[in-house]
Amino acid sequence: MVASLLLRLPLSSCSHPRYSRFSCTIPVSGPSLLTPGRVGERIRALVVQFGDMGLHAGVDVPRRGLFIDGEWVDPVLGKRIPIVNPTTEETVGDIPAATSEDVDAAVKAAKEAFYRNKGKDWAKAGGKHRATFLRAIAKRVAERKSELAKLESIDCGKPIDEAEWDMDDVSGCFEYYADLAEKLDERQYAPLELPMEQFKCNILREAIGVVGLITPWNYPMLMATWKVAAALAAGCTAILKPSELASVTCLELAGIAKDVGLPRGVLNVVTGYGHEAGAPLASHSGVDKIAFTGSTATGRSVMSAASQLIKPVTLELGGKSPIIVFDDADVEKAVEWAMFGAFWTNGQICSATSRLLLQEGIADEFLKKLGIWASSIKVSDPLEKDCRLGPLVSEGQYEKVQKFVKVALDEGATLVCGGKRPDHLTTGYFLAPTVLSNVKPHMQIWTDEVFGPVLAVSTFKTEEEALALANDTQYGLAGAVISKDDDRCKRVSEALEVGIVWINCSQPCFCQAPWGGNKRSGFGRELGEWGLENYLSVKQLTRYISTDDWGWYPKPSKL
Ligand SMILES: NC(=O)C1=CN([C@@H]2O[C@H](COP(=O)(O)OP(=O)(O)OC[C@H]3O[C@@H](n4cnc5c(N)ncnc54)[C@H](O)[C@@H]3O)[C@@H](O)[C@H]2O)C=CC1
Ligand SMILES: N=C(N)NCCCC(=O)O
Ligand code: NA
Repeated sequence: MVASLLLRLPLSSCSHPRYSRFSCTIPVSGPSLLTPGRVGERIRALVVQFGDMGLHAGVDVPRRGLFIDGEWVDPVLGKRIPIVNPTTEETVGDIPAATSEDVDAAVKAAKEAFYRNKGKDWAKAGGKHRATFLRAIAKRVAERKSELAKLESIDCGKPIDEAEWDMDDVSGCFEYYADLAEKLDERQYAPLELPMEQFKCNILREAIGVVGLITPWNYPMLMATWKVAAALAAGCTAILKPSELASVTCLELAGIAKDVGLPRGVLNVVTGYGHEAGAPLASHSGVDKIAFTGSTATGRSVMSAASQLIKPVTLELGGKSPIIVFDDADVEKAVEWAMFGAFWTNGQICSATSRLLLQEGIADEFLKKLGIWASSIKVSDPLEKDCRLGPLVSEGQYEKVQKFVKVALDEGATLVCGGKRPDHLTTGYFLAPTVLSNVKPHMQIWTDEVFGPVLAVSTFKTEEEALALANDTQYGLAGAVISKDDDRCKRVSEALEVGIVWINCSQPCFCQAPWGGNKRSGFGRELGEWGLENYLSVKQLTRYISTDDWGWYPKPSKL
């Protein structure tokens, strides 16, 4: 009979510093196996097996409440939503689930903050004053960069290098809107040329009011920042509703707002489900504007809720962006940009250039190189060094993306690489970088947004044909063109029916440049000065400066 016992060992015997802080319970079969060598061997095996757990065990996900009126509060109904780590499939904590009761409280707090002290505390305090808070937030994010990036990776599966880059973008964006807030002061009372000299006109830019900001899970903290930084710079007060699938860093942003002493009620963060917390925010009579990033379907219902109150909205929705590669391109460079456009953010980015259009002359060579290179991408625990592709955000998204691949193959597409879970990863919502060729314009994989690491490839003969294919879509967010011919790049850029064009690259995004799309990708632009205008209401002040009477009505003789 083989006896078995459990041995609890500190992993300090393991040479890797990352694991030495943890202990583990090791099942050992039979006392005869308990030689020091065997135990060491078993520990090393377990370290390999539970490598992920080791990486993840070092970071605690804080337990937070809703952030309303400057305080952490429990949701009125006391409900919480589990936080699932998509790499380990384990629940690593929970977030509060707000309902309309909490949304009411947050809107009330934001409204009071907007009008407190006749607006002098915030909305009318001047951009220079507000900029000090934005800069303080930027500084605090930079100080906490490494921890915030880890939390982001754990929550949404983003490779750690990307998450760290996001945190740089977050602090950069707060800094940028601090600058614009200061410049806003100089733009106030800007004179306007009028055709009648008896009148003088000046333009005032005022905060639009209380804004509802509804954001997705693919860039949890950065998408919140694009909205929060611009809204606060403008003098609005805000209620942020992040995605229920990844809210951890948005709650940390609330903590940072508290740390830097942002006046209470200026930023409120209510986490929760879309139908329970997002919908009441979109339809709330106390909210003056909604800014939304997410799916086209949800954007439609947000817009229809807002339309009941003639509430302005900006919508940043889905996409199915083309990347057109002409046969004069440097193939290797183009292959890398095509991969970056499709696999960065694990393919879960609204601007993904997920439709690759190859000119026939280079198609074979390109696809061969792409297949080899894409198969060599490091797919791993996103916290592992040099990871370049992590898991999809959730089990639901994983199933959805796998179904897209299956339908594509059923419809006749050819699998160049990927299409399945990588062999070395047994848990987590992982899909290997997937390239599908021979895709025809009627196929679902060509028309629908996948939001996963899946690239659909088609070919073309002429520039005209490429443009027709590229623009034949309900979406209009982004597009990329790769060619050594500058004239051609210019023609294609002008012809693409999109809001963002990349020339000889794909995806770079700077907070100075406008971001947003046409058609069913939404309307309005975030980032840059356009992002600030979203949150401003323009007021004209027209003054009669002549000393003459107006003289339109003849004066009655007896006056
Ligand atoms: N364009 C983009 O950046 C994004 C596009 N997507 C697309 O959407 C698909 C589904 O992802 P989801 O996370 O479900 O996106 P979603 O559009 O449903 O969620 C975005 C945000 O809207 C909220 N929301 C949901 N229903 C709402 C409602 N009725 N009223 C107000 N707010 C509501 C959600 O809680 C979340 O905060 C993805 O597979 C992808 O195709 C998802 C995230 C980002
Ligand atoms: N950080 C960069 N480069 N892009 C963010 C785009 C996020 C999105 O709208 O899906
Ligand atoms: Na999550």
